[in-house]
Amino acid sequence: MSNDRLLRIAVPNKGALAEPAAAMLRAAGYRQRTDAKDLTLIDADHNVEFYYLRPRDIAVYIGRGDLDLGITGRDMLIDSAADATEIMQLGFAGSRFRFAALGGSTMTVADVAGKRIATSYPGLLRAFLDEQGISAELVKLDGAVESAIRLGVADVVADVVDTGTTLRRAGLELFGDSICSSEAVLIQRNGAEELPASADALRTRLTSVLVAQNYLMMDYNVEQSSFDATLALAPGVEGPTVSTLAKEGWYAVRVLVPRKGAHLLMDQLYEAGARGILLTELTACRL
Ligand SMILES: Nc1ncnc2c1ncn2[C@@H]1O[C@H](COP(=O)(O)OP(=O)(O)OP(=O)(O)O)[C@@H](O)[C@H]1O
Ligand SMILES: O=P(O)(O)OC[C@H]1O[C@H](OP(=O)(O)OP(=O)(O)O)[C@H](O)[C@@H]1O
Ligand SMILES: [Mg+2]
Repeated sequence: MSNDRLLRIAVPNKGALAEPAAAMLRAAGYRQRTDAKDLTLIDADHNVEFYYLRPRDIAVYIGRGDLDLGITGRDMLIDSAADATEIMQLGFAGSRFRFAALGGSTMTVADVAGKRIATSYPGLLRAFLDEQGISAELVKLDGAVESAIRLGVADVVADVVDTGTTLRRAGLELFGDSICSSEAVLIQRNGAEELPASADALRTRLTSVLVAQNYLMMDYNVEQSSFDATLALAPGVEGPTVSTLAKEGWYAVRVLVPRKGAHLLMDQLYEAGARGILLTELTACRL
C-alpha cells in the first residue's frame, strides 16, 4: 500500500475520553469535528482521516486492521483482547480498575472466589482472576455497576475508579490492590505493516503537546554574582538562553522548567537572587 495514503485514526466519540482526545488533537494542530453528529472528518493538510467511534469499539477496529491508529483507554484495550498494542501514553483519562464491596465487609481478593462479580470489563477481570487462579461468576453490566450490589445482582463489583465519589455514594469500599492502572493510549495493530508517513508526524505532534503540558517557560533577571546559583537550580533542557540586561551587571535568563514544582522553584530562585520571575504556559513545543 502507498506510504502517502490517508492515515485512518479512530477517536472516541463519547464518554470520558472523547473531549480530552479531541482537545489534544486540536492542540497538536489537527482539525477536529465541530458537529458531534459527524462520523468522520478529513484533515487534508495532514493527510489523515478521523473516525469517531465508541471508545469500547476502537481496539476492535484497530486489532482487525480496519483502521491504522486509535485512541482508547488501556483498560478497554486489555478488556477487548484485540490484536493491538499501545504505542504511546497520552496522559489523560487516568483511572484504576478496582474491586469494591459493601462498606465494612473487610473482603480480600482471595474472598471473591465463588462470588458474583458485576463489571463492565469482563475480559480484563477474567484475565486477572485466571492469573490469580480464582474462579468466580462474572455479571456483565453496561454501566452504573456500583448499584449492582444494592440491587442484589452481585456480591462484589470491579469497576473504573477515578475520584472514588461514585463508589462512596453507593456505600461501597475498595479492597485489594489495583487490578489495572489506566490512561488514554494511542494504539496500533500488532505487527502492522508500515504506516503512512503521517503516522510519525502524528506521534511527534502528540509528544510535543505532552511536553508543552509538562513544562513551563520561566524568565527571570539576575545579577552576575548570583547567576551561577540560579543556573544550578534551573539548568533547563539544553541550557538556558542568557542575554544581558540594559542594567549593568545583570542578565536576563529564559529557561524551560518542569510544571511540577515550578512554584517551589520560583521561591528558591528568588531566594538565590533572581528577580522579575515570570512563568508562561507553552502551547506546543518541539524539543
Ligand atoms: N471518571 C473517570 N475519570 C477518568 N477516566 C475515566 C473515568 N471514567 C472512565 N474513565 C476512563 O475512560 C475510558 C472509558 O470511559 P467511558 O466513560 O467512555 O466508558 P464507558 O462509559 O464504559 O463507554 P461506553 O458508554 O461505550 O460503554 C476508560 O479508559 C476509563 O478508564
Ligand atoms: O471514581 P469516580 O470519579 O466517581 O469515577 C468513576 C465512575 O466513572 C465511570 O462511570 P461513567 O460516568 O462512565 O458511567 P457508566 O458507569 O455508566 O459508564 C466509572 O464507571 C465509575 O462509575
Ligand atoms: Mg463510562
